[in-house]
This record gives sequence, C-alpha cells and structure tokens, in this order.
Amino acid sequence: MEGWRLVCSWNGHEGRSKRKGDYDESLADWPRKQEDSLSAAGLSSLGQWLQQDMADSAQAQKLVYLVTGGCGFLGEHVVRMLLQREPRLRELRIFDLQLGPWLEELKTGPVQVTAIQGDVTQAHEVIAAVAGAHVVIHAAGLVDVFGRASPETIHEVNVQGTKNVIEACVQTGTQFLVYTSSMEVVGPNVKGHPFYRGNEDTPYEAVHRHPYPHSKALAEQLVLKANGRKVRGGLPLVTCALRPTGIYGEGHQIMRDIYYQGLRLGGRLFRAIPASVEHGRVYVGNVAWMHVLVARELEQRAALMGGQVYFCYDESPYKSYEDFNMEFLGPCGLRLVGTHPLLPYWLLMLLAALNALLQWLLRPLLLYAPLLNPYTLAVANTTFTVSTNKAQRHFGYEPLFSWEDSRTRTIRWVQAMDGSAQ
Ligand SMILES: NC(=O)C1=CN([C@@H]2O[C@H](COP(=O)(O)OP(=O)(O)OC[C@H]3O[C@@H](n4cnc5c(N)ncnc54)[C@H](O)[C@@H]3O)[C@@H](O)[C@H]2O)C=CC1
Ligand SMILES: CC(C)[C@@H](O)CC[C@@H](C)[C@H]1CC[C@H]2[C@@H]3[C@H](O)CC4=CC(=O)CC[C@]4(C)[C@H]3CC[C@]12C
Repeated sequence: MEGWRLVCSWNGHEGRSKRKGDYDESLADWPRKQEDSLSAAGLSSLGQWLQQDMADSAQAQKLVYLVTGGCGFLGEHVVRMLLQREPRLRELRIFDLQLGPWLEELKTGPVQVTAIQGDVTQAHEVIAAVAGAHVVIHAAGLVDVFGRASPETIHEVNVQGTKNVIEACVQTGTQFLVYTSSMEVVGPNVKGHPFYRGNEDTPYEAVHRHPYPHSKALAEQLVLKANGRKVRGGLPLVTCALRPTGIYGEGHQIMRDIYYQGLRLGGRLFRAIPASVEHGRVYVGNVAWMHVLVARELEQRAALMGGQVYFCYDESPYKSYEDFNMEFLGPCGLRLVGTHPLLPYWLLMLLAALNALLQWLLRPLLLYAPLLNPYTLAVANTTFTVSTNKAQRHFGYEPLFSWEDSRTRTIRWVQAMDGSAQ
C-alpha cells in the first residue's frame, strides 16, 4: 500500500471541507510514516487517535477574532487569510464603516462570520464589537494622501479611532491587539531624506507635516504605549504594530486608478520619477499572512513581541514606484514613456501645486483629487526601502507568496478588471 491520504470530515459539516485541504496536507504523510499496513491493534489506536484529534480540534476552534477595516483592500485579504489559515477560529468579526457584499459567501463555512457595520470613532460601537474577542486586528483607517478628507477627519478616524480600540480592549478584557501601521510613520520625512534599505532600528528623523503620516505615527505610539496595560480581569494587554511599505495586489485602488489613467492616455504613462528612486513595495497577501502570524504568536511570545514594530516585507524587487507598477501594467498593454522624467522636477512641483490650488478652489463644487499633488510627488521622489528580517527572527515569518506568484496574481487581477485578459 502506498500510503493513505487521510481525509477527515468532522461532525459531517460540509463547511469543514474547507479545512480538508489543510488537514490533508498536515495528515497526508501521516500514514506514510507508519507501517504500510495497519494491524487490528493499529486500527484501534488509529480510532483512538482520531477521537482525540476530533476532541482537540473541537477544543481548538475556540477563538474570536475581530478585524476592523475588514472590508478594505488589506482587510479583505486578512479576513480571507484568517479563514484559510487560522484553525483555532470559532468566530470572525468583521467591523467596517462599509460592509462588502462578498461577506455573504463567507457565511457558509465552519467559522461563524459576524459582519458588523460600525464606526471606530464611536467608542460604544467599538466596545460592543471588541467584547469577547481574543484578538483584535485593527486595520481600519482613512488612507488619504490626496486631500479627499479633512485633516480633522483623518485624525478622528486614525487617532481617536485607535484610542477607542485600545480602550475597548482594556475595558472588555481583550488581551491581544495587532495594529496596521505604515512605513509612513517613519518616512519619507518632510526634508526628503532617503531611507535606503533601512530596518526597524535605523536612525531616521521622522518628521511629518501631512495629516496622514502624522496620524499614523500618533496612532502607532498609542498602541505601543498601551502594551502592558492591565485589561479587565487583570491580565496585561499585548500590542504590536506592523508597518507595511507600499502594498500592491488584488484590489489596490491606486493601481486601478493608474491603469485607467493609462488607458485614457492611449495606453501610455509618462515617467515623472527617476528610475533610480527606489520605493519599497509588498504584496497584500504577504501583509495579510504577517498579520495572521503575529496574531497567532503574540500570546506565546508576548515578552519578545509585545510593544514591538515590524516592517512588512517580502521578495518584491526594489524599483521606482512607476517602474514597479509597470511589472503589472506592462503585461496589460500599457507603456511607460521615457527612460528619464519627461518634465523637469521644478515643473512637476508647479503642476502639483496647481493641482492643490485647483482642489481648494473647486472644493465647494466638487472633489478634485488627482494622483499628483505636492505630497505624493515628494513621497514618490524620495527613496524609501526596507531590508530587515526582524519578523522572521521574532515570530518565524516567511513570505507566503513568492515575487513571481505575487506578480502573476496582480497581473491577473488587472487583466480581469475590464476583461482585458490577453
Ligand atoms: N495601502 C497601502 O499601501 C498601505 C496601507 N496601510 C494601512 O493599512 C490599513 C488598511 O489600508 P487599505 O486597505 O489600503 O485602505 P482601505 O481604505 O482599502 O481600507 C480601510 C478600511 O477601513 C474602513 N474605515 C475607514 N474609516 C472607518 C471608520 N471610521 N470606522 C470603521 N471602518 C473604517 C474603510 O471602510 C475601509 O474598508 C490602513 O490602516 C492603512 O493606514 C499601511 C501601509 C501601506
Ligand atoms: C503622479 C506621480 C508622481 C506618481 O508617481 C505618484 C505616485 C503616488 C500616488 C504614490 C507614490 C508612493 C505612494 C505611497 C507609498 O506607497 C506609501 C504609502 C503608505 C500608506 O500607508 C498609504 C499609501 C501611501 C501613502 C502611498 C500612496 C500613493 C503614493 C504617494
């Protein structure tokens, strides 16, 4: 006998078939390590083992996770990754201002999926959502560098909202909080200092004037400072913050906007940034995986991981923001015109300033929020890359998706966007 593929379906719930694959992987070789054929005694011990494992499995599925911002670009990937790769989940709560219709399809699985329409700026709504959760992954945020929201609103959501999440953990007794921070907490700073292949310990003057990075820095500080606070029941709160660089992948709105901009310009994009200016990028699936891993390891490694920050990284190559985007947009028919910026930097700054002026003048009538503004130009034009293995050292993180896989998945997504598959 070659060896069994042991397939378990627990309690007859069809939904658990979702785990057969994983279980298959973990158990597929199990008989192969045993004798090729099982004696009566062996069959009996196999039955006992299966019974114990079913009991363990039922016992193991006991955790309640809450993901704030779970319907966003990153949030959706975190939600799906948890359902696929966190076997201890009993309930997954998804808290968001705007719930997505795709949530319905998740309710047929073995994990109880609870969609909660709520606002992190409303403390009572956050407390109700957090109560009873074992882990909170706080990814909700106003990601705006295009002037769509006021500085006050950005602060209200990103800072006050994070305060509300922290206080809800303390008041309800939730012990583990993972915060989705950002590279922007570090830089690029207002002085345009490059951050070249830096890590979590690299000295850098993190000075921000723009409301978004400023709000993320304040929120991260609150989360890290809250580490060790006593929660209801007297146990310590364990927090950590993950700092993704520029996230790309299925669902990335900016990539979508740039793609359609290129289509409108006859399949061409015009280089504005020197190819030498490298910008760190990380695939959304690997960012989601790091969130799942941190949430799982935070309890066992609280002393090491509590109060720590971790850059999110993978094997995505170091390139300029525009050249990196072309890895996906090129195979979808777009061309980046120019080996050097077509316009001098002073003219780009002038155009960016004009866009900011236009946005201000038109605000009473309509929202004009182009990609090019003084802040996005400055950020795009400043090298910011990370090179670190702190996540690997602290909790064994390895990217789940290779660069080739990440690239293929993103290309397929762009191609599917308007049926442009070639
Ligand atoms: N997109 C990127 O390149 C990067 C994003 N991040 C961080 O990752 C997190 C997620 O970002 P994305 O998925 O890109 O943004 P996103 O805008 O797609 O997702 C944010 C989610 O938060 C929700 N949200 C906003 N305000 C809320 C409120 N008041 N109450 C409840 N939910 C609210 C939104 O509805 C949305 O579903 C953010 O915290 C962001 O700062 C960090 C680094 C890079
Ligand atoms: C118009 C051209 C100058 C064009 O190249 C502009 C690109 C610009 C829109 C992006 C360049 C760098 C991006 C930011 C970076 O990836 C870091 C970020 C981290 C976050 O937490 C949120 C998003 C962002 C600020 C990201 C936004 C888009 C860019 C500024």
